[in-house]
Amino acid sequence: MIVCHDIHKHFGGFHAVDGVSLTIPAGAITGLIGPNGAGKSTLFNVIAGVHRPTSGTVTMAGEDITGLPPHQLFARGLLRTFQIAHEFSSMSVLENLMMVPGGQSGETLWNTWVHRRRIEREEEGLRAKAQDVLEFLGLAHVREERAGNLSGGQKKLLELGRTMMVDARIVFLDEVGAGVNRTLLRTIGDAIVRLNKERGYTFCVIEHDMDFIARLCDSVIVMAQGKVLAQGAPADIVRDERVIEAYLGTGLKNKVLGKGAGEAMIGVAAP
Ligand SMILES: Nc1ncnc2c1ncn2[C@@H]1O[C@H](COP(=O)(O)OP(=O)(O)OP(=O)(O)O)[C@@H](O)[C@H]1O
Repeated sequence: MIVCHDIHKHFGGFHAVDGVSLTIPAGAITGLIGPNGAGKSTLFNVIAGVHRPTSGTVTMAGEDITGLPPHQLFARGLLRTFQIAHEFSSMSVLENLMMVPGGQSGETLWNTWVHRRRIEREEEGLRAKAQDVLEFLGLAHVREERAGNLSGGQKKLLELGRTMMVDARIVFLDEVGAGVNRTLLRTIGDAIVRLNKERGYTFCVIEHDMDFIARLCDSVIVMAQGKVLAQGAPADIVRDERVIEAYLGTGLKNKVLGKGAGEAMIGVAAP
């Protein structure tokens, strides 16, 4: 479980995150939505150690992790993926996965001379694990492809695969659906649900596609202007007046919005 208590993140005089307190329950899939500029990615960055908060605390399973750098959070099983996938484009898909765990004996020059067997065994283990991950994600057929040649959706799947290589426990996904076609988005959604149900992953997902959020998430947190506006079940959130207002602005809402049209408007209004 991740608990944020009164998080502020200021850039100069600008309050990108402005007093956010929230809980991301262990073992659940939580959605984080909100209009552009609401502070969602900044909050992710604070939790995942990319930014140190101006004030406030973050705890993970009761332990204070505020301001810990990403590699220390990574070692605790907390990972964040980015809106733009960060693959090593000239390496193969398989190699991209095999290099994730790090700290392998073969990375030390001395070991490459004196511990050849150990290095070979480690590589075999990693290769087998990477093959499993590729099967799980339906990417086995592009195993030898250069990662840079994958489609946007396949790159997002590869990012999920990276989290599986280190048996992550809590994964923060930033806009998994951006630039991904609907078929692959469904595949990504299915993989997230399976990782959650079968392997106990906790997810927090930023996504603008409300269908995707509603299908996946146990609960949804809505941010606007750096604050938490609402939290609840997806079905309630899309009907919440404050949420609709945040997406549309009060004037426009009154003009165009009939009751019950909230779901459609949230989905359409967000890019
Ligand atoms: N490094 C930074 N320096 C200055 N301002 C920043 C920085 N990072 C974010 N901001 C500002 O903070 C605000 C919140 O940005 P953030 O990216 O967190 O929003 P978001 O909810 O993720 O939006 P989107 O859905 O468009 O990605 C924006 O106005 C943004 O311009």
